Amino acid sequence: MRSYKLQDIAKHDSERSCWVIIHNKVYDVTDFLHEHPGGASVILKYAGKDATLAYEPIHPPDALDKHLSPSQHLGNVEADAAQALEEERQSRRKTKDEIRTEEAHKRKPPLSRILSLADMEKVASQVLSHKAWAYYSSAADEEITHLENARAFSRFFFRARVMRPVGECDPSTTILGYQSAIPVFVSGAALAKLGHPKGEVNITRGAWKEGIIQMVSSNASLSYTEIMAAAAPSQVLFFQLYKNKDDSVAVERVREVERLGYRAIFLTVDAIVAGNREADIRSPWTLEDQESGTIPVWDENVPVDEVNLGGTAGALVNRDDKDMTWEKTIPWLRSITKLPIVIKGIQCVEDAVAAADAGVDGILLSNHGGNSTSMLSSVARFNQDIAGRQLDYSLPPIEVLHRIRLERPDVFDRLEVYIDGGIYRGTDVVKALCLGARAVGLGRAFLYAQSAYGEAGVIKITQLLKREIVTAMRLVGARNVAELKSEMVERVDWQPLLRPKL
Ligand code: HEM
Ligand SMILES: Cc1cc2nc3c(=O)[nH]c(=O)nc-3n(C[C@H](O)[C@H](O)[C@H](O)COP(=O)(O)O)c2cc1C
Repeated sequence: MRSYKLQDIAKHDSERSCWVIIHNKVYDVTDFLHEHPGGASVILKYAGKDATLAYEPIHPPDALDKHLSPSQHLGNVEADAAQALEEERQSRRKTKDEIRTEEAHKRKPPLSRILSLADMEKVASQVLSHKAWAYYSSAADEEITHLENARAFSRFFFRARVMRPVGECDPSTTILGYQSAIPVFVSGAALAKLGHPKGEVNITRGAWKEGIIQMVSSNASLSYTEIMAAAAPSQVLFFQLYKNKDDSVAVERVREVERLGYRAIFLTVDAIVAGNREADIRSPWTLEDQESGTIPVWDENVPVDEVNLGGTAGALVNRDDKDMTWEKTIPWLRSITKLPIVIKGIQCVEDAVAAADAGVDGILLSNHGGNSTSMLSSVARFNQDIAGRQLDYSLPPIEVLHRIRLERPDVFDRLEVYIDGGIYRGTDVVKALCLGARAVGLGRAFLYAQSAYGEAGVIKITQLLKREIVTAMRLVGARNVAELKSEMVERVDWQPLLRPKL
């Protein structure tokens, strides 16, 4: 394989010929520039230069092998050049945002002081980079659904039963036949490495230690192989599928994860286009302004449409299938895999019924994390960090679950029903189970926990949830999940919405 001098690589610094260095390897990305999901301009910033630091937190290591042809892999940098690059990376001046996050990491509290998922989120908001926080916490438009997902739980009250023997209380369940220590799983969320260098693997290891199941995102920042390699031999991992518009590419992805041993496919159907998440879109500008100390002003010569309104989220879904249907896509998926299929992103009773009619194994009622508001101050909330990530004004999943219970309870006998979005407390989990959910997923909470404390953070929030779930089960009068019944929960309309109160 050829070796290159830095001066030679530096000559390829334009759209006409663009080479970049990643981990001391040299790539010709000229033809790839306009296929790059993140856009050509972000790569062009590194044309002729080392792009490792920009590439590393966002891309799984196998992205280059999967997306560039062998002829685009040119070779290595020369040995002394590799040394020089390493020194350059080490001596690089840190950005203001990097200095801020390093300081915040030094000051974060011991885990023993984290009493709730809200406490964990607060630490994450302090230690995460601006970009990561914007990407993780942002949601669509006015972020109403994001807020309502969590607040909707406050319309549901318990009708607790007393004088029942609850000395022994077992919160375990099965999900698609696999054991889970509590009725909680990790909902697949992209780009865990943005928050912590070990990324998704923190969740894999923590989930194993606490006996819960992780769903791995199609847009994970580690390769599906690396994540599976970090799993214990008998550990169960599910896979969240974004279906590529090209069926053959989608088949390859499904085959890959099946071969690797993932045990179920959660097909996401609510993110065929990216929601409008302004905090995410705005983030690079905020950082540029912060670094440069200047704020750009209007220039009449700049054309009106010269803005990338996709943000990180937009780039991640722009190759996905926008024409999926019950009639075409489900039989197609069934024909290429024997794995159980769950539809992720059901938002109304009619589609829950359609999924049951289509014969899938489960549905995840979800609007992609109209996350509960971040539990920070309400002022912060209305400034940026609440929000449903996709369709604002999509119904909160707990409301959809309640409607299925009232209007089509037969659905619960035909497939497993799960919900995610805005779950912060054991009581939220128990309410969902009373109404018929088999288990609930959490997305941001696991991203935040692993960002702040790595694997230990994942263990911590799972333990907190377990404690809260067991407490709530005992207090409503249930010894196990089978004893949680819809009669134990009442939906009220006299209660002004309480959550979030912080
Ligand atoms: C060949 C060298 C590559 C370089 C230098 C590069 C660099 C970058 C940069 C700098 C960003 C934007 C980060 C930001 O907004 O802060 C980005 C985003 C992205 N890249 Fe690449 N990339 C490369 C290859 C690839 C490949 C092979 C793929 C796989 C298809 C890929 C997929 C993506 C995606 C999905 C995003 C959007 C995520 C985001 O904006 O945060 N990139 N890339
Ligand atoms: C930062 C982030 C990334 C996400 N990435 C994906 C993804 O790649 N695929 C997917 O199906 N859902 C994704 N989701 C949605 C989650 O799977 C889940 O539905 C949502 O986070 C649940 O809401 P919660 O964050 O309030 O728990 C993402 C959510 C967040 C917050």
